[in-house]
Amino acid sequence: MLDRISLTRFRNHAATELSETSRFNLLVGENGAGKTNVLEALSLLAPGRGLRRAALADMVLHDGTGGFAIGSDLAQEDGDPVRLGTYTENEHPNRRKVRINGAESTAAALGEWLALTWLTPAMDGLFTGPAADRRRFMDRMALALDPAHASHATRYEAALRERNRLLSDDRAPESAWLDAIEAQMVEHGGRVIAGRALLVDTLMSRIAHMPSEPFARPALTYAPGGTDTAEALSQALYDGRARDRAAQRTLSGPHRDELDVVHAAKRVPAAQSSTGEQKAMLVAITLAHAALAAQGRSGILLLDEVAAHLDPVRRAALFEQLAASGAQVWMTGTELAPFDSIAGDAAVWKVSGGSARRL
Ligand SMILES: Nc1ncnc2c1ncn2[C@@H]1O[C@H](COP(=O)(O)OP(=O)(O)OP(=O)(O)O)[C@@H](O)[C@H]1O
Repeated sequence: MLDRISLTRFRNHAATELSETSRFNLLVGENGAGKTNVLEALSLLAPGRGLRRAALADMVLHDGTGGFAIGSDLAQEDGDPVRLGTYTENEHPNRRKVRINGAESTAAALGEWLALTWLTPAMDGLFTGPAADRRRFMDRMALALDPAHASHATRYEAALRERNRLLSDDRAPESAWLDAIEAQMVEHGGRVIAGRALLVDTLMSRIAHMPSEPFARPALTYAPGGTDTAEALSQALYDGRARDRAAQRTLSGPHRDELDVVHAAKRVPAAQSSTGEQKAMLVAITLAHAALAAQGRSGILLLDEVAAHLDPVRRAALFEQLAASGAQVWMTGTELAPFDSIAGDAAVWKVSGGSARRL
C-alpha cells in the first residue's frame, strides 16, 4: 500500500502531501481542482509515460522553477517501507529520474514493486476510436506479463518506419537492406504478437470467472494483422515486397492488429454497445488486468471518475469487486455522495486549487 504521497511542483500541486492512506482512497473536488493530477502523479510511480501520456516538461508547475518530484512510501508486510520517488530537473525537463530507497534507479525497476492499473474518462472512446489506441492498450497491459514487451513494440515500430521509408523511396530498395530490416521486424514483431496473444488469453480466462451480472462481460479476441507468428510475419514481409512497394507502406504485421471486443451476452460489438455497457466492459477488463498485474507485487488501481458514471447497482458491485481485489484503490469524483457506502472505511481528501485537505 502506498502512503505518505508527496507531490512537489507537479501540475497545479505546489506541495501536496497525502498521508494515513487506506485501502480505499477518495479524492473529491470541483472540476479542475487537481484530482486527476494526483492520479497521474501516482501513475508515474510505474514505468512509462503515465496515464495522460503527456510530456514530462508539461507536468512541472507553471511559473515554478525547477523540476517536479513525486514520492511515496510503499508499506511492506515485514520490515521498513520502500521509498519510491521520481523527479525531473530544471536542466533536463523531459528526462525523469527514479530513486528507490534513496539510491538512483530506473523506471523499469519501479515495475518490480508496483503494479499500477488505471481507468480514466479518456479511455471512454477505446472501443469506437482508432485501432492504434487498442493496440497501445494491449501493449500497456501486456507489460504485466512481460516487462520487455514495451521495448519490443518500440523496436518493431522503429524497424517498420525504416522499411516504409525504403519502400517509398524513388529508388528501388536494395534487397540486403530489406532483409536486415525485416529480420528486426520479425524478431521484435514476433514477440509483440506472442505478447498480445498471451495477454488476451490470460485476460479471458480471468474474465470467464467473473460474474456475468451486473457488469457486461466482454469477450476479447486478438485479431492479428495478417500474421499470427514470427514465421508467418517473415514470410508475409518477404512475399509482400512488391505489393508493399506499390502501396509505399507495409500492409501486414502487428501494426495492423486489432483487439475485437464483444458484449458476451448480447453478442454485440462493444463499439455498438451503450455508453454504460462500454464503461462496464472497460471496468471488467481493468479488474481482470489489475488481478493479473498484481501477482507478486502491490496492486494499485486508479479509477478516475468511474463510480459516478455507473448506476447504483453496478457501483455497489464495483465496490464489492474492488474490496475483493486486494488492491489499493484511488478514486476521484466531484461529489462524495456516490461513495457513501464506502466513505466510512475510506481515506477522503477534498482537493481544491492544487491542494488536498483530509476530511
Ligand atoms: N503544469 C501545470 N501547472 C499548473 N497547473 C496545471 C498544469 N497542468 C495542468 N494544470 C491545471 O490543473 C488543473 C486540472 O487538474 P485535474 O485534471 O487534476 O482536475 P480534476 O480535479 O481531475 O478535474 P475534473 O473533475 O475536471 O476532471 C487545470 O486547472 C489545469 O490548468
